[in-house]
Amino acid sequence: MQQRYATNPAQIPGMTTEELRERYLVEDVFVPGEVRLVYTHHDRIVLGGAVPAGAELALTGYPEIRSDYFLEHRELGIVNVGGTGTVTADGEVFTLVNGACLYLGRGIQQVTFADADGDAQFYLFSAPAHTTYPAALVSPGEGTVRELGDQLTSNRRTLNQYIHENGVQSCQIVMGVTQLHPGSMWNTMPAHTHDRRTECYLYFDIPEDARVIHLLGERDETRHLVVADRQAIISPSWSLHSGVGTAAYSFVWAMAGENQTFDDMDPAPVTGLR
Ligand SMILES: O=C[C@H](O)[C@@H](O)CC(=O)C(=O)O
Ligand SMILES: [Zn+2]
Repeated sequence: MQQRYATNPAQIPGMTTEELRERYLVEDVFVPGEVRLVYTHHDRIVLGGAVPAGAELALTGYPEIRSDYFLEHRELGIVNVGGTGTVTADGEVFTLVNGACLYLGRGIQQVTFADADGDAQFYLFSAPAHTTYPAALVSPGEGTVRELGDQLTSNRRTLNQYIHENGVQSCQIVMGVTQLHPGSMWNTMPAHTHDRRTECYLYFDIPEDARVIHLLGERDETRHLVVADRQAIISPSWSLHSGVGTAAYSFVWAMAGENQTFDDMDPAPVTGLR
């Protein structure tokens, strides 16, 4: 598993494009036949992908987390952004269609991934956990739905909360999927920060010839990442996170940290951005 140490906002002004990408962008989330993981020390989140590609893949322990098995001290949120697949957790089989979300709690020893038609892509987001909550599967669209934004400002979107305070219970993870409506390009704008939590986005369903310009940094010192389909970004607690696509797209957002209060955000008004 790749390790990335935590960073400080004071480092941002001196960073080149390459340095920003090395720290905050995960390019190869989905590699056929592999479980690929990145350990960010921002809130000790592990994110990555599992792509069975016709075989069965196991989620193992890793030296970086000093655990005999992956979920010994952690919990895991999974969203399938590919074709139908299965996740088996200590013998219990969960079928995830495209867009479904599965929560697996601390203590599950054996986790394996398989697919039905050879094209499942499981996005994984894990955080340290102090206790066990039951495994729970949510079908696409069956979370808490919020309709946000306006066509006039190009940010009409449907936000689906899956793992959250009023939905599937967890220790730290808050997770869901936001889909932009056709013709809408902006996610969160006005943007926000939440110094209590680190957030990661997995952008997906971006057309091959399109990109998302993702904003990061403190509100008065912003930078951007140019993001392609199925790449992830890490947004430290001090960083705003927002993006505009050259076409519509979707993203899995997931957070961990001090609290799980989705609406605990400090808005960053558009007129104050630099
Ligand atoms: O803290 C919450 C997150 O930034 C996302 O949920 C925002 C989002 O999905 C959206 O505005 O569309
Ligand atoms: Zn946020």
